Amino acid sequence: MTREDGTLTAGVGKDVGKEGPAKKKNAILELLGFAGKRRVLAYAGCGLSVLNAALAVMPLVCVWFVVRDLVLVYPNWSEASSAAMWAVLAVAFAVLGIIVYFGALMASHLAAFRIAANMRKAMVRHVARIPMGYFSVHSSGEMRRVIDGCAGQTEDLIAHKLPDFVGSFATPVIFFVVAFLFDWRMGLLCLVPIAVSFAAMWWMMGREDAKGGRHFMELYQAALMRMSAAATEYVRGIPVVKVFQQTVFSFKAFHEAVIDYRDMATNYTEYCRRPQVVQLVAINSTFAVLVPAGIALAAVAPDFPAFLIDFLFYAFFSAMTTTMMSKVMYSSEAVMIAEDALRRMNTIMEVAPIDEVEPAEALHPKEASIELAGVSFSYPGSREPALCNVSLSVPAGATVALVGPSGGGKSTLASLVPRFWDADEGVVLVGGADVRCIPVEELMGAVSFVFQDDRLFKRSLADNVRAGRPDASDAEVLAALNAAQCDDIIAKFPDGVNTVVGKAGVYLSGGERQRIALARAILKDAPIVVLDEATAFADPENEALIQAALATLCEDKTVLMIAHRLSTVANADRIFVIDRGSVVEQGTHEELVAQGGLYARMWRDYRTSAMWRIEGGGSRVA
Ligand SMILES: Nc1ncnc2c1ncn2[C@@H]1O[C@H](COP(=O)(O)OP(=O)(O)OP(=O)(O)O)[C@@H](O)[C@H]1O
Repeated sequence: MTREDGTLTAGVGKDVGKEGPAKKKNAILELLGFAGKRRVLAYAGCGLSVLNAALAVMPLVCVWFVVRDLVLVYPNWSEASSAAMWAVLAVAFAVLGIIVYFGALMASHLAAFRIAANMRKAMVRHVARIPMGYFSVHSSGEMRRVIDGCAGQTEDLIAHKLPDFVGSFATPVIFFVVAFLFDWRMGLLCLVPIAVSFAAMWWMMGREDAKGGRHFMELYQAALMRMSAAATEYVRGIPVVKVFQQTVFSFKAFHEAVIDYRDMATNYTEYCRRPQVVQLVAINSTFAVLVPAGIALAAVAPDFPAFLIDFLFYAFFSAMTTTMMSKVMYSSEAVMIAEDALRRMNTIMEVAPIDEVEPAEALHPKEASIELAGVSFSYPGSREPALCNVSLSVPAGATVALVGPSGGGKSTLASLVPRFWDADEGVVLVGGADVRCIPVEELMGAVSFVFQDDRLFKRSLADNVRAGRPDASDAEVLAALNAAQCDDIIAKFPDGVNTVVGKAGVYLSGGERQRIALARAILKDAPIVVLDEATAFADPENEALIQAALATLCEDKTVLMIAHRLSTVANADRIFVIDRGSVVEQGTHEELVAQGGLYARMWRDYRTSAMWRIEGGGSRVA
């Protein structure tokens, strides 16, 4: 069954792994919701960006005044008294624009960092509350990309693209006003390429139907995500590829994900080709429209010098069009990416978390017994039930073992106790209270779950153990490590308990990792211990140490253990044999052997295999 960090993590109900449909909300407003009090900084950034857009037009206007003054007094340029003033003003506006833009970016960055941090926190907090089943169908590469990728993308959007976006949309408005200042005919001509360019952009990115750019962008991002997840799986599986001498193509999923991504990227590029050509031609053609029109209008102009001065204004003015429209185009693309990032974030945020009981209706375990009454359970999407009308009870302080053929349902049964899943029918009781009515924290505190391959955090050995009880003192951590037979592990590293797991040169074998995980469970000291094949990966040397650690962990506890090695369950107070989702036999070891049923056969087979030895040439004989 799926393993988990630490001794326990909650999960739950049947809507596990189901993802709700993403609701259509304004992406920017939704993002700003994560800024908290810094939201005002995002607005300030946008306001300053609009001011900057207005200031950006001013040097142009001033330069035009300089030119006008010079043309009007030609050739007596010394009479152009106000030209110097306009030139100074042009520089002043340019400098002021830079300062205002800097202020806009400062404000937007502060808001962006807060938004990205709060998004990450919200997702990580939510992930801790969603059911285990979600993790068996969503790879860690995919989860990492969602959590890191979404926050990173939106940080960039709010810090840079949002001020540019607001500013770039303010610029056409300012343009529109300024364009009609001198000659409405030439103003109108300047706006024609802008209108065509906007239409091409809408064609490329605005349409929301299945043939629109938005749809393509979603498919493209999904393909990128699949490729990233498949790459993670591929890298993880490299040892298997090497051992079995398989080629890259044996990793069909990765190969297909790469091809899928290539096709999506090609399709998207193909789709954008025509509108982008139209858009680029339009924004670069203002001058081409303006010059013939200017020649035609000059022929009928009553005052040619005045007309020439106005024409020069529009010539300057049109030069700005290309930059302005490029900004608009890239800004709107950024919004599409942000919308997509939010949609992905919502696929995590909309997964139903564990159902928590209202404090007024909460029940509290009276002691450490476990009972299952008429429990049935099917995994989401599975046709076969994993458990069928199972009833069993584990009295407080007893040690009960679950044995049976692979896939019989042992791990599933054990996972219902700490609510990794909730039963479809029947009830699971801990200390006489329905687990669904016990506050999650209390239930987690009552049960320690030790998996066959517990994962350690990339932290110090002491921190890994302290995860079992964060308020434990150093002495308690050391005592737990000692009780879990970890003294040799601590002694072999110069940094002792401060050795960071996963650092270069720090390697822990499966059995050593298991002993550290047991120290964590010992420190937690929960009254109920669930062991899911806790000695499965241990070599003979480690097995003796692990058994000693387990003995300490299980002392005076209620123990529910799953084991394939029947020698480890022979002393259990009661053994339940689980086959095809049902309890088919139960009793003590002696009773079950005497019954001559499934357990007796398993015991016989186990004894036979235990007597096998390897002979020269590698053949196994009894
Ligand atoms: N996350 C899951 N989603 C769907 N089906 C699952 C999932 N986990 C287990 N199953 C199925 O439920 C059934 C019971 O599996 P379970 O892991 O509980 O058996 P088990 O007795 O613990 O097996 P083993 O001894 O091999 O660990 C199996 O048919 C298995 O394929």
